[in-house]
Amino acid sequence: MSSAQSLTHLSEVVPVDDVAVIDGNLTWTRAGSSEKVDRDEILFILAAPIIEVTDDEFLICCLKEASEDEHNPYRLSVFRATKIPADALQQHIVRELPPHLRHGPSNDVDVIVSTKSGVGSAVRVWEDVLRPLWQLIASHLGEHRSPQADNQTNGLYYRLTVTESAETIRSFAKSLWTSDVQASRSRTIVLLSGDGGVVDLLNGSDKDSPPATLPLIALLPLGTGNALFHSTHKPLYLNPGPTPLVHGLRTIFQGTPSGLPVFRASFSPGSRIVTFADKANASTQSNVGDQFSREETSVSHLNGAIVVSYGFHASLVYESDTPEYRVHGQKRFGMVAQELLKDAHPYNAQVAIRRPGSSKFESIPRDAHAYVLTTLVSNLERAFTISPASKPLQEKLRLVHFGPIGGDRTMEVMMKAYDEGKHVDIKWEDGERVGYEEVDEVQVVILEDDERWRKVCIDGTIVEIPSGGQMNVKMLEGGLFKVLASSTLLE
Ligand SMILES: Nc1ncnc2c1ncn2[C@@H]1O[C@H](COP(=O)(O)OP(=O)(O)OP(=O)(O)O)[C@@H](O)[C@H]1O
Repeated sequence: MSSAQSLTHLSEVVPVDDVAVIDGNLTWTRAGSSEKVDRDEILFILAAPIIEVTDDEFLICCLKEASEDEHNPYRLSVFRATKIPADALQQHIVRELPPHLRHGPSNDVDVIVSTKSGVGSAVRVWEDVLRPLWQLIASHLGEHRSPQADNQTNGLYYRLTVTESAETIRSFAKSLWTSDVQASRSRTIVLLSGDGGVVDLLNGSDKDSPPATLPLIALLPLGTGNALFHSTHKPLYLNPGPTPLVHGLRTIFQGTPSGLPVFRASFSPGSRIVTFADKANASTQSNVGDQFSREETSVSHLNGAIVVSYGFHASLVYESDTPEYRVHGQKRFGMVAQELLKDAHPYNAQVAIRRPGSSKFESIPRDAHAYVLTTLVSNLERAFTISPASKPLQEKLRLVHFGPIGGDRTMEVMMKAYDEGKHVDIKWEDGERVGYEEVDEVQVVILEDDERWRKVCIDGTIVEIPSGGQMNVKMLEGGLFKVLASSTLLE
C-alpha cells in the first residue's frame, strides 16, 4: 500500500506503535514516549479493503476542537499504526469510501459551504477538516479521480459550491428539480450549514414532483441552532462525549441514508413572507430605519423539517430579527423575550387538530393562545428539548400548546424545556396546563387585527397571515430529500 503521507494535504501522518484503549483514551507510543487522545476525538480509522490487504496499515483520524484558539480551532491529526485492538475499535473502522460519497457515472456529489451560517466557520471546517479527510480517504482506499472530473470538481471527488448570497442554495435546489437528465441520477449534497441551508433546499423549487431518486443531504452542523442535526443525533449525545462536529463527520463517512420527514405549511391567499434586507440589495416596499427595508413576498405554502409556530415563539423569532433589535447581536433574543413576556399577549386564534388516523378536526377549547408549536423534531437547540417524545427522523408531527398563562409561567415552561423537555408535563392548580399531542394536521385561524400578532414562523421564515386567514400544517407525503443518519440509530 502506498504511503498515506504523500497522498494527503495533511501536514503530517504520524507513525505510532502499541495502540491501546485505556480508560476512554486511545494511547500509543511514539519515539519511546507514550501519548493519548480522548476516544471521543476519533473520527474514524481507515483500514485497507479486505481483498487488498498486503500489509496491515491503519490510519487513525482524530479531530480536536479548540474554539478559544481563533487561528487554529480545528486540529485534525492522522496517526499510522500497523496494529490496533480491532475489537475495541471496530465501530470506527472504515474500509471504503461509502457509495454516497463516490462521484461517478451514476452518482453526483456536491459540497455546499454556507459562508454566512452560524459564526461563519463553514469555510474553515471545509478547508481544514473535511477536504483533507476526504482526500486522504479517497486516496488511501484506492479511489481514483472521477471519470467526469472537470473544472468544477478540481479533479477531486465532488463539485464545490461556496455560497455568495442568500440565493445560492435556493438556485442550486431549483436546478435539482429542472434537469430531466439529473433527475434519474442519484445525488449527494454535503451541506456545511445550519438549518437555513436545509430550509433553502426544501423550498428551492415550487414544483411538487421531486426527482425520481430523492437527493441525499449529508449535514455538518455549522449554524446557530442546528435543530435538525441535534435532533437526528440526540440519542448519541453523551456528556461530555464527542462534539456535534465529530458526530457529523462520523455520520458523513459511516452513515446510512434515511427518509427526511417533511411537512408542508399552507396559507390563505394574501399571506406574505416578511424579511428585512439591506437596502442595497432590496426591492424596497416600505422603509424601516436607514439601513434596512422590509420586503414582502406572496406565499401559498412552505416546506419544512423542523417547526411551525404561532404565538410567543413566532413573535420572538420575528421581533428579534427586526432592524431595531439586530444591532444588539445575540443579546437581542433575551431582550425581545423579556418585552414579549411583559405583555404576555393573548393571541386570538382558533386552533384545531386532526389526531392520527382521524379525518375530523377537533378544536382546542380556548379563544386565546400563548404558544402553538407544531414540530417534527425533539430539539430546537442542543439543550432545548421542545418535544421529548419525538425520535430522530420519525414521521410524526407533535403539537405543544398553552393559553395566555402570563409571563412568569411562560418563562417557567421555557426553562423546563431546557431540562430535557419536562415542560410537556406541567399542570397548574388553576387547571391550566401545557398540551402535548401527536397530530396528523394542525389548523390555525388567526383572528388578530394588529399585524404584529399575525406572524407565524416556519423553520425560521416569518409569514404574515391576513386577519381571519389560516394556516394548515401536515406531512408532505413521499418527502423531498433523504438525509444521512448515524447507522447506529437505524439498526
Ligand atoms: N454569502 C451569503 N450571503 C447571504 N446569505 C447567505 C450567504 N451564505 C449563506 N447564506 C444564507 O444564510 C442562511 C444561513 O442560515 P443557517 O441556518 O445555515 O445558519 P444559522 O441561521 O446561523 O443557523 P440555524 O438556522 O441552525 O440557527 C442560509 O439561508 C443561507 O442560504
